[in-house]
Amino acid sequence: MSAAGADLRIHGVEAGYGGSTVLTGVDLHLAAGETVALLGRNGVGKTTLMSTIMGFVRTLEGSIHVGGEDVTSLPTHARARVGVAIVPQGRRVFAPLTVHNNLRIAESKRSGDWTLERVYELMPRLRERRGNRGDQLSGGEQQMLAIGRALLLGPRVLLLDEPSDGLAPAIVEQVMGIVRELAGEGITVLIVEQDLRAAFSVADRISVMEKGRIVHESTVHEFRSDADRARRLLGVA
Ligand SMILES: Nc1ncnc2c1ncn2[C@@H]1O[C@H](COP(=O)(O)OP(=O)(O)OP(=O)(O)O)[C@@H](O)[C@H]1O
Repeated sequence: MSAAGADLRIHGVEAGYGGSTVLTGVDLHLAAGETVALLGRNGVGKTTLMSTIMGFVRTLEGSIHVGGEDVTSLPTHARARVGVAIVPQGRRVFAPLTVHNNLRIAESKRSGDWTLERVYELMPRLRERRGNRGDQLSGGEQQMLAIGRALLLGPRVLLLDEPSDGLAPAIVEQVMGIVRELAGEGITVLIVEQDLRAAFSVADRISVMEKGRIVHESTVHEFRSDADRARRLLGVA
């Protein structure tokens, strides 16, 4: 078993780039082991929130706590030690390295009880492709590799930024199956997803962002029962 998930508590967070504030006061709480899908139109700040949780973007106001520990001012590597890992948008695997070597680099920084063997067990496809270079992988395989790398860091909170992006529906289903397994292990998961069907298939709850803040929170069931609200918030049918 990996270490249990930690709760993630974001309070009044403001952040942005240079002179422009993107997050205007984000309040978001994930209980340990919970999976929350963060939804919202393009450009509302979802990726910026992920980057702020990781410490890539500085928090100007407010606080971020992971498992009760205040990480607001910690650098990224220290947040990773507390147990936050991200599978970034675009996956960012090391293209010239094989699958195995991509994973071994992550393993050398390993802090939890995930092993390379366990990653291969969860995603046998990666074992089959272990000798392939990062740029010789399909989009789905790259996504699995990015997830594998994040797992080797031993996350208690896992951030996934649009994991379905550019993947065929059958592959999206596979990736979501992996996410469900991780949630089943007790890892806390925050997932940004444009593919609503995928989001609904993994999440316990939905949080919707608009203009840099959370404007709606509900269970998946409740969210799906009000199509008008979903259309108003997300611009989808
Ligand atoms: N590195 C950056 N430097 C300056 N501005 C940025 C940067 N990254 C994002 N922005 C701006 O911040 C705002 C929020 O972008 P962000 O990527 O967080 O939105 P998003 O909700 O994730 O959108 P999408 O669904 O399109 O990925 C946008 O106005 C964007 O142009």
